[in-house]
Amino acid sequence: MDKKRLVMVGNGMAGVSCIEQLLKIHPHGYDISIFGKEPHPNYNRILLSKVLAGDSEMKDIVLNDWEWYKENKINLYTGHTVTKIDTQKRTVTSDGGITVPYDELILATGSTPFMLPLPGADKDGVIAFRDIKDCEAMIAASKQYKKAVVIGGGLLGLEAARGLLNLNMEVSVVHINRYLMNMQLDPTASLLLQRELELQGMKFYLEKQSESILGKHRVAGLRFTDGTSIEADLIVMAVGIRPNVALAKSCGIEVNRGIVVNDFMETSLPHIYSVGECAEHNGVAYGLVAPLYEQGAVLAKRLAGIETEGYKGSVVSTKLKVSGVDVFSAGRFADEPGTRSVRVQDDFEGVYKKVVIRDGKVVGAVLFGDTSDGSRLFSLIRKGEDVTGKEKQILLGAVAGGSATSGVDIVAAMDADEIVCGCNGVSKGDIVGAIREKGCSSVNEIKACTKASASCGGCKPLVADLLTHVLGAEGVKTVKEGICGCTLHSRDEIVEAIRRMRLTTSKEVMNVLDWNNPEGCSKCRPALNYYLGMVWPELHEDERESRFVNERNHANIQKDGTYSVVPRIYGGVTTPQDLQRIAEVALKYNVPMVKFTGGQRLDLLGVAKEDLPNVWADLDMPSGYAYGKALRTVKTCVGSTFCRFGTQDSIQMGIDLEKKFERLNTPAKVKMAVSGCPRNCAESTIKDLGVIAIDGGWELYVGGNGGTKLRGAELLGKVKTEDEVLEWTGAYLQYYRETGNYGERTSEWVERVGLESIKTALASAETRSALVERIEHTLSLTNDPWKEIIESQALHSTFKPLTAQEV
Ligand SMILES: Cc1cc2nc3c(=O)[nH]c(=O)nc-3n(C[C@H](O)[C@H](O)[C@H](O)COP(=O)(O)OP(=O)(O)OC[C@H]3O[C@@H](n4cnc5c(N)ncnc54)[C@H](O)[C@@H]3O)c2cc1C
Ligand SMILES: NC(=O)c1ccc[n+]([C@@H]2O[C@H](COP(=O)([O-])OP(=O)(O)OC[C@H]3O[C@@H](n4cnc5c(N)ncnc54)[C@H](O)[C@@H]3O)[C@@H](O)[C@H]2O)c1
Ligand code: SF4
Ligand code: FES
Repeated sequence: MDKKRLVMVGNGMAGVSCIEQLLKIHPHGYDISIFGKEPHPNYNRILLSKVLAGDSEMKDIVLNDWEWYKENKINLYTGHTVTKIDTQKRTVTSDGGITVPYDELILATGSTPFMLPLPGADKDGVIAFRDIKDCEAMIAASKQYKKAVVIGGGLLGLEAARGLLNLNMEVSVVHINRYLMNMQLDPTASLLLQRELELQGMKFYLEKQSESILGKHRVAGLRFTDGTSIEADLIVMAVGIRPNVALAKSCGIEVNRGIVVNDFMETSLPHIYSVGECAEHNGVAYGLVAPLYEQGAVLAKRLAGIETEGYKGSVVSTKLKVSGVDVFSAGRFADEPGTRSVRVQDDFEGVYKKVVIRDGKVVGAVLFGDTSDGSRLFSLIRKGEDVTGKEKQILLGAVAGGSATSGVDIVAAMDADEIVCGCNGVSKGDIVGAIREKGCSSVNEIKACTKASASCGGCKPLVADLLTHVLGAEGVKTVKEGICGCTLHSRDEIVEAIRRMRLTTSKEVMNVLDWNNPEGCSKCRPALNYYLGMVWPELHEDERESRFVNERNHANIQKDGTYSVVPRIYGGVTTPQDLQRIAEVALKYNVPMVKFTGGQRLDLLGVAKEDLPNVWADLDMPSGYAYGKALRTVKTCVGSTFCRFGTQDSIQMGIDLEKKFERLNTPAKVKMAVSGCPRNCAESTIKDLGVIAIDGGWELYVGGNGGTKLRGAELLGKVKTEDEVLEWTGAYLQYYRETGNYGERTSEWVERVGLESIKTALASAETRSALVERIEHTLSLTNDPWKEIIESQALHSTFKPLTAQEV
């Protein structure tokens, strides 16, 4: 019997994935013909962003090469646009004059980018970002022109903007909304993203409606409806997509926004199906590949005559593919009536996490700065598991009660045909097969074997969990990862190179170590600044612009754009004179709130940025470093001075420690406490360094943390005298400074390197004295930053009022 004829219009990711699956489950069922408008075999459209950014090459993004079509006996007509479907005769005809009969027909025509119908939109230099041709046009333009404007601050617009920056263009992004990625992020995450991208060099024009494109033949600028305009040599429109429905409509198939399909991807006409961005299921036309692959899998089964439950719609997750920025969004992330959310925000680490709960179930999530929980949260959203009573733990990562919420539990519970890598349609079964049958034992090997994790990278944690699940932790090969996406060099290699080659600026490090992003990113720039300062306290000049906003401004920015001011109050002991001055300043500058902090200091909240230098001058007290990766506070109890249980003078010990180690840059913030007896009223056992007085001496505890990851400090040792407390503290801090990763709290560091190794390192008096010498040298070079700014006209003038965008 003759084989049935299957014809597909559209040679893109969704359609070809459906054919691949069909060939797997029903290899000899059909004679297959595919028409594709583009002159290429099927390629990974997702990776165009990486090609533009210079992280991939065109040759690397082909998904099915010409050979694949031949091997599978597929008649491929590239460069042919199907212009007609005759549903009576069951034929399709292309603009190249080819007519092919079909028994079954798949429409996988995808989408077209929406081009704003602005006057001047037909000028040279106005393009979209959708295919290889657009990508090539941008690369060519960057060789001749300087100023690029991207209209649209969504996923595509920002990925285009990052690529154009990498091509050394000056890039402005024009967005109609107040918030970038408003379809994927809440305002908080959006503002964090904006700040980060500004640091990378993008300029933003928000809440701007474009009116017309200026220029003669080639674009010269963009005018807005508010009368302002900006210059442009290239305009990229990234304002959304429209499903390609014209062909379907022309032959009487029901279309709405997309081609209307039922759960089996059948259109309103018999023997005609649709998958991909052109299809509309239950009122939704998807614009991400994961749901399109799910649709393809259902249609493949349908065409193979295999029973299927049908397609039920998808919850989607997205990850922005911009190096140095981690952004994840999934499900219904906006606060709505009936939802409640759990949020964690850490301005110092630049991390924000939000989980939205409705009726006891996780329905949406937004992550910024740390997206490692993305897969776990996405799985919870998809499974609709009841999390009542565990809402907070979900965000903090550890759910008690044996629920399947650790990464390894999640992958263990997945079915073999569940998709792990949405971008590349790779299932758990495919990955387990690659591990068991092809011997893959690292994420990179799995990437090479299956393409899982090769596109947006969002599935990397799940792939890693699968490896651990199948091979056990010992069986997994650890693969070298750099400190950020800009480099493959580890922290230790970088520090070693800084020492060996006497590198003293971040630019030099990036040059010498061949950074793939010459400007660096928000992860590596502050880290390099720290490592350089730690190795060369004298030679390295602090790179203020590399520091986070709070460190640059020496105050903590608050959610309304004002700042908080915390003066140094050594050991938490103040005087009536200091209190009087603080009160006077609070009155003079209308400070809306004065509050005691958890570390026994006074916080003046709500100070305008432009008032900061004057407030510091009037206070005439040193900076309390409440904003920095430095010694924050030494909390003390009253100790033997007043307390009847006190065995030592904890107050004086605290003051001495604070006076000695203030202003020292450390990998992450450092908090200390001194208690006058083991009753431990100053909570010394949840501090980075805790001191507890005992009869005839002191105990030193290290690695404690009372924040999001609660950790009890561990005993480093016992000493007899106050001088020894200072000596051991100095040696411990310097050892942490020299071996800690930038951003790593001592609680994480102690866990990573092990308490025993720290004890061993500090055991020798000789090593301790060398460490103390180095820390003393560094301390001798520190100055009070508030004083510096008060005294420097140039620095003073940087404290201008915030712009609307900064707020
Ligand atoms: C730069 C970029 C980055 C992206 N990044 C991501 C990402 O990180 N994650 C994610 O999930 N998604 C991403 N996407 C979206 C993703 O690429 C699309 O969802 C996916 O490619 C859609 O697949 P499709 O097969 O439905 O459509 P398409 O890939 O558009 O394929 C349809 C094909 O049909 C052809 N065609 C149309 N009409 C005809 C006709 N009449 N005759 C012949 N051929 C025709 C088209 O030319 C096209 O080649 C990105 C998109 C872009 C542009
Ligand atoms: N990492 C990823 O997952 C990724 C990357 C690129 C593209 N994509 C997909 O490709 C498709 C296209 O992406 P997109 O970003 O163009 O679409 P989009 O619809 O997601 O975003 C378009 C953005 O443009 C803005 N906009 C609309 N009109 C505007 C105007 N006149 N001026 C300025 N801004 C305007 C909108 O507010 C919106 O935020 C989407 O389906 C997207 O999901 C995904
Ligand atoms: S820790 Fe001991 S000395 Fe200090 S206040 Fe408490 S009981 Fe008194
Ligand atoms: S989900 Fe994007 S690469 Fe796997």
